[in-house]
Amino acid sequence: MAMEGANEECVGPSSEAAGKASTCDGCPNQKACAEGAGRQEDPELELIRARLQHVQRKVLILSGKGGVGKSTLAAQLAFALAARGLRVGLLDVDICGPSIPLMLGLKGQTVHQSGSGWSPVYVTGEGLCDDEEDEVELGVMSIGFMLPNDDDAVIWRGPRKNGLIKQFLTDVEWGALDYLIVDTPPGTSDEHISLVQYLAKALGPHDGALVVSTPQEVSLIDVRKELSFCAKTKLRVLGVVENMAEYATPLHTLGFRDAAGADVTSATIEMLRAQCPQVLELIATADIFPRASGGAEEMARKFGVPFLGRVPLDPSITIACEQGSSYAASARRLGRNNLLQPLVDGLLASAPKAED
Ligand SMILES: Nc1ncnc2c1ncn2[C@@H]1O[C@H](COP(=O)(O)OP(=O)(O)OP(=O)(O)O)[C@@H](O)[C@H]1O
Repeated sequence: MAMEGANEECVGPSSEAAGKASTCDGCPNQKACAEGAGRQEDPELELIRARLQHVQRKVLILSGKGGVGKSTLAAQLAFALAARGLRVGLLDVDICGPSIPLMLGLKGQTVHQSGSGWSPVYVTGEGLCDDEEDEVELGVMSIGFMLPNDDDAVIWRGPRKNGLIKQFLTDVEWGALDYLIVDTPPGTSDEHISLVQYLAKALGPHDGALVVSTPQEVSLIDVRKELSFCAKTKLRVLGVVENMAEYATPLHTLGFRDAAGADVTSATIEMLRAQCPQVLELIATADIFPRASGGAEEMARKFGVPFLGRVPLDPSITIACEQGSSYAASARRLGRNNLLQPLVDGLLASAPKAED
C-alpha cells in the first residue's frame, strides 16, 4: 500500500525496494522508506536462509554494463569449478535475457517440480571433470527452461520479475552445494536490490560479488556504479575481473586481406608455412578495447577491492559458449593454456571452502 503523500507509482513502504526504486526518486518519504521505517521483515527471508543453508559459497556475477561477458564467465566458472569435483549450482536471474541454458548445453530442457520444490536441470557428459573418471555435479536453474519457445519475449514489470527471483531462491532444491553462482542482468535495477535483500539472511562472510568489466571507459563508467551499489548494499566484492582484456588467437586462425580488400588468407598462410612454419603457431594479440585510465585493475585499486585478473577475448571461449560446452575441458584436451585459470584460482582464493 502506498504511503500518504507518496509518488504515484509508490512500491509501498513494506516492499524490499522501498526508498530505493526508481519511482521513489523525489518522494518526500524516500529517506524514511529507505531506512526501513514501517517495513516488517519479509518472513520468506528466513525461508531463503533455510533453503540455502547447505550452500557453502554464493557468488553473484554482476556488472553495470551489458554484453561484457557475465553469462560467459558464470557458465565457464561453473564448468571449471565442477570439473574440480566441487558441487556447483548455477542460477540465472536474467529474466528477460536468459542465455545460461544455451551456454550450458541445456537448451530445450525443462524443470521438474516435486512436492518439495523445483529440481535444477543437471549437466551430464563425459570428460568434463579434471579426473576423467568422475562425473560433474552441476545443477542449473533459469527461466529459459520454462519458456515454451526460445523466441518468446519475457515482458514483465519489476514486481513480477522480483516474484520469480524470490521463487528461485525459496523453491529450488539445490541440496548441498560448494558453490552457487548467480548470473544477473546488467545494471543496478530493482531486481538487483531485491536479490541482495532476499539474500540478506543467507549471505555469509565469504559470499559476495564477482564484478565483470571490459577495459574501456564506456564499461568502467557503469561498473563503477556497480561497485558503489555493492558498497551501499553492503555486498562484499570478492573481486573484479577484466574480460575481453585483449584479443588473442593463434596466427594460423587469422584471415588476411590485401590493401584492395581481396581475401589473401590461403596464399599468406601457405607462404608462411613454406618460409617460417613456427610463426603460424604464435598467438596473435591485439588491444581491441583501449585500456582507459588504467582499466579495471586501476578501478579496483581505487575502490579498494581485489583484482582477480584478465581474461582475453578468445574465439575458443566464444565457441565453447555457443556450443554449450566447457572451455576448460577443451583446453585440457587440446593441451592448451587455460585462459580462465587465473580467474578460477582467484575466486577459489577469495572464497575458500568453510573448512579451509
Ligand atoms: N572472453 C571472451 N572471449 C570470447 N568471447 C567472449 C568472451 N566473453 C564474452 N564473450 C562473448 O561475448 C558475447 C556476450 O557475452 P555474454 O552474453 O556473456 O555477456 P553478458 O554480460 O552476460 O550480456 P548481458 O548483459 O546481455 O546479459 C557472447 O557471445 C560471448 O560468447
